[in-house]
Amino acid sequence: MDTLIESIYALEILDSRGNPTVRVYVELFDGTRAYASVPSGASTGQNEALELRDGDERYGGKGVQKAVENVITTIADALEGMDATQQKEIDYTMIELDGTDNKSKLGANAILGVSMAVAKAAAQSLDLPLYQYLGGTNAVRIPVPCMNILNGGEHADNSVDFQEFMLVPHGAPSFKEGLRYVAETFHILKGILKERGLATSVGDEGGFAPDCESNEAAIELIIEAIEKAGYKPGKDLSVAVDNAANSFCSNLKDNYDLVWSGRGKMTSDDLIALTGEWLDKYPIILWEDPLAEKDWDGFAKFTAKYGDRIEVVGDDIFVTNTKYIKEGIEKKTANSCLIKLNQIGTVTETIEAVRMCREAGWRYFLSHRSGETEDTFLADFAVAMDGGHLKTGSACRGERIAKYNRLLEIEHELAGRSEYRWK
Ligand SMILES: C=C(OP(=O)(O)O)C(=O)O
Ligand SMILES: [Mg+2]
Repeated sequence: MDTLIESIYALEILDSRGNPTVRVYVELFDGTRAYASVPSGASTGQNEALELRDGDERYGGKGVQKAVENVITTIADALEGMDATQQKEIDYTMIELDGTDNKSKLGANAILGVSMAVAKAAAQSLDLPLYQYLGGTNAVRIPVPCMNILNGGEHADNSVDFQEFMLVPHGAPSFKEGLRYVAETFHILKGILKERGLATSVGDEGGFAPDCESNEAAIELIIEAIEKAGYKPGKDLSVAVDNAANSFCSNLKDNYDLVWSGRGKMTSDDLIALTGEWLDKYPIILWEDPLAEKDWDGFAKFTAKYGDRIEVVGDDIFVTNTKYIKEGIEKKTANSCLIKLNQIGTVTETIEAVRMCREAGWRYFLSHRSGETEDTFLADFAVAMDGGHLKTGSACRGERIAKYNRLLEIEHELAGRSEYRWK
């Protein structure tokens, strides 16, 4: 059969932070060649699938030669000759081959690289765009681009505690227009920062990383930029926040410490109350990881209080893993789950996580990682999953723009058949 895998190969390449990552090449017997590159997070959840790193003197221990070796030897030996269109069978063969709960034997970076490259090769061989191969003929919804505009926490060296502030152009009529709204606002914010003598340098995902007087000052700058760009906050554009609260929570579940801004220690209840103040003042539509991954009770309280007003997204707490998402659904911990392919390590398991959210009436928020490559798999995947919204960084970094540009291309290709809506 034409779609049988002839060979699998891998290389160590660099990601957007200049750290090594895995790229996998898959060749089919019909001559199709495809490759995929694996992203990498900085503010990671404890239960994420393991990214195998060499730990030797190269790249300060961050090399991925072992993961590359695992692709070229163990994984290639097992998968060569299998049918690339049988994604589930291929992914579960790798899961069994690895045999651990967190893919620590072969490395989630090795496994995911193969999983994505196989999907791309199969789509190419069948002459289908990747979004249609993975999502079917009704995959026509282009996600609302939640563009990162201001960075803090572990993604920047500034005085803002919350990791990500995103612009959400839910009032735009199309993806193309939504992207214009957020890119224009990004440039306006740059002008405002310059006027105020604040830094216009950017964080890992390309959002600005100024030293603000407080976290409130950061969101107020963004709202000012929305207005100055000629848009109505809350109507055309709203704001999404990712606290990535793990990054300011020490061992005790209640012990939050907003060190970067100097705001100091807060309990879980304090943070929940602060959110309420923000929701009354600012046009916030989505809040991700408002509390740390250990704070399941706090998360449930937060959701009970604000879940009917905003989308409450769990990232580090669920790590795209159906085991934790199921628990979250049962305990009403959130009403949405962040979806990151490399947190779980295969395309199939990521689709299973999305399906679980969908069946529970939860939303799901497709996401890049802070360490990315120019690979556009995520853009097609977001359309295939019909998720409605995605975050993939700012308007000024190539590895992020690659995804936005691919989405522009998909919308154009669908010529009038595409959909764009927040809900
Ligand atoms: C994208 C994120 O950052 P990272 O990739 O560092 O986990 C996030 O926390 O949502
Ligand atoms: Mg997050």
